Amino acid sequence: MSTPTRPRHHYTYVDRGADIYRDSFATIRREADLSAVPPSAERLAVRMIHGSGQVDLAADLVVDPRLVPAARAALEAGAPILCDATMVVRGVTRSRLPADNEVLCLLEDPRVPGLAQEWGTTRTAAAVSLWEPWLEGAVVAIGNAPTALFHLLEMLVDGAPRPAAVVGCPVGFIGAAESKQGLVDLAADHGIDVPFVTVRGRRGGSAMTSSALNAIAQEEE
Ligand SMILES: C/C1=C2N=C(/C=C3N=C(/C(C)=C4\N[C@@](C)([C@@H]5N=C1[C@](C)(CCC(=O)O)[C@H]5CC(=O)O)[C@@](C)(CC(=O)O)[C@@H]4CCC(=O)O)[C@@](C)(CC(=O)O)[C@@H]\3CCC(=O)O)C(C)(C)[C@@H]/2CCC(=O)O
Repeated sequence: MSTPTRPRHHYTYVDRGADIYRDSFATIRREADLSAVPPSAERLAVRMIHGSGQVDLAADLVVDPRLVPAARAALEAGAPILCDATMVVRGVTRSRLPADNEVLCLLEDPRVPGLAQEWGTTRTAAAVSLWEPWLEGAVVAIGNAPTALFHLLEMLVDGAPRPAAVVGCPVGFIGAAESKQGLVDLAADHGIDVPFVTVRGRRGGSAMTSSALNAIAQEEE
């Protein structure tokens, strides 16, 4: 195999990871209005903004002040993280996890295509129905599929075990805003009080959701 040669610099840019992170977080602190974010979730908000490149995200964030402490305590106790998409799984920095926690996505489970077909739903929603044995006290992370969040809410309303915390940030145009509103209204509409973070409207995504998990998993500085 040939040894690669470093190209000459034709552009001026920061190319050291630590410097990029430092400058990036300083920019967010300068430009984002975090005044409505609970203090316990400030670092979470900064990381979600970092993962999405959108400083105005803070205005659409809905964060329960208990979310970060509850999710962090669950992870320290060894809880698994249940994800709707493998993209969310891949974004989690394993070395940050306090108890070598399992990070699961059941989309590839062989039962999923059959269930989705039988129920006339998406594969992501069918995969969520397989979470039940892990759900009690788990940290849930939904970053892609609105139907996955709707399905989780329906399971909870039907009496499924309660997770410790929900990062519920599906993205898109069909069902994303509505499923997240369902999460916001879960306690008022159904008396199911689970700490959560979400983003109102269409914005969300796997990267932003992994960023939230990485903020939760990080040791306090
Ligand atoms: C309707 C779907 C949406 N997907 C979006 C955006 C992205 N999805 C990517 C990829 C690679 C995957 N999406 C699936 C989850 C797939 N996406 C859907 C579904 C058809 C239905 C979900 C829903 O509406 O609730 C869903 C398939 C399903 O039956 O559940 C995926 C499983 C499809 C597949 O490849 O098999 C796959 C996830 C694989 C994994 O990570 O495990 C994108 C990367 C596509 C792309 O841009 O090329 C992108 C990623 C966005 C992100 O940040 O996660 C939407 C926009 C979320 C959309 C739902 C809402 C809408 O308005 O349409």
